[in-house]
Amino acid sequence: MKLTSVELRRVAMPLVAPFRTSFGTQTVRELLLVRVTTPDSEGWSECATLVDPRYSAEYVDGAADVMRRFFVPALAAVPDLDAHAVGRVLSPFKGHWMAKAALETAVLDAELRAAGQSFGRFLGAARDRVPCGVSVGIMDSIPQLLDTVGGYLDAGYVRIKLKIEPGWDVEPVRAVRERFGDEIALQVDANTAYAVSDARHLARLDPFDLLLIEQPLDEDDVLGHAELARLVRTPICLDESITSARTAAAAIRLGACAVVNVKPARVGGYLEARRIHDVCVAHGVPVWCGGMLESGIGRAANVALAALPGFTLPGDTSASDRYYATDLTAPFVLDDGHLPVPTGPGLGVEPVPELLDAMTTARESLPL
Ligand SMILES: CSCC[C@@H](NC(=O)CCC(=O)O)C(=O)O
Ligand SMILES: [Mg+2]
Repeated sequence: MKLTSVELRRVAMPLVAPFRTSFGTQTVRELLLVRVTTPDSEGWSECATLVDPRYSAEYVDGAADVMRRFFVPALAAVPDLDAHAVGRVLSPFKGHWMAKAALETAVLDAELRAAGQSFGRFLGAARDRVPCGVSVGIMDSIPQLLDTVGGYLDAGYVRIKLKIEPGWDVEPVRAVRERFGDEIALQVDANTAYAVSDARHLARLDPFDLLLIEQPLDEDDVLGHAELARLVRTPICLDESITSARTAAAAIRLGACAVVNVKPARVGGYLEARRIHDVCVAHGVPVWCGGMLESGIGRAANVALAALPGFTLPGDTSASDRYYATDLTAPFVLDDGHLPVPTGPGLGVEPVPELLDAMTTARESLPL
């Protein structure tokens, strides 16, 4: 396929409630959407960068800039482009995994829409619906946390993930266990907020039978995670540290993680995400699908990925209304704790034009 146009759209989606993590609080999700056209198709994707480089080194303006100046000119020069070629064409450029993921996904969407094949079928989905977990932010009080968790359990979510940081960790976990019992699937995510010297403190989470502790240490502290894994009983899961199938294999071999959060945006796209899935399955390491507060565009692709056989733990694939009163696409609605895997060609969803226009704050057609 030859790219005939590439459009970037900045979209502002207000969150239904502030979402606080160890690195900050979000009240609006500023998204960067990518729309590509080819002679016989169009493709959509969502760049998962945050507005500032706090989750990772990437941020929205930087992703738009690197696409505009380097990535799109390189891809536009390829006469017969396909999704498998995108990573190769962009490989001379270092990093910028979320920007690369957005372009690869838009090209893949165009390719699959033209072929009449769904993301799920292309990726190798083994299920037609996926069990859904939910990520719960740091709250102002324990009562507020318990009300929020109770609401999500009533909604049917099958797994609760609590954001933690020093000063908000053991007590919230204890309170959730005391209120909702030992049966609920419960895990925590620190977003790199701790150090190996906190091992004794983190071991205080062991009695609560958590599924995992996600990314307790700095993203580059793989050996620190391996040391921590020897000091705490709760399984360590990595998120920010896993940027490729190669780093996933190395982390597993070094004993740095027993579970992996597969986040396609963090690793350059769904093709590498599937490679990470395959590496983890080969090592007997369970994976689950992470999230970046995606709109229905990114959510559709994540739900398709979460249907692969190695995704044996519920992911952060929540319903649209977990974050947004109005989604850009038809809303993803939780049904008995599950979301259906889209079956239409490509992503199987597309933005509702009037909703997209209402939330668009800027749009830009890139010269090819
Ligand atoms: C703004 S926090 C985004 C990264 C975070 N994502 C979540 O907690 C899940 C977000 C979601 O439900 O999409 C993570 O570190 O796993
Ligand atoms: Mg995480």
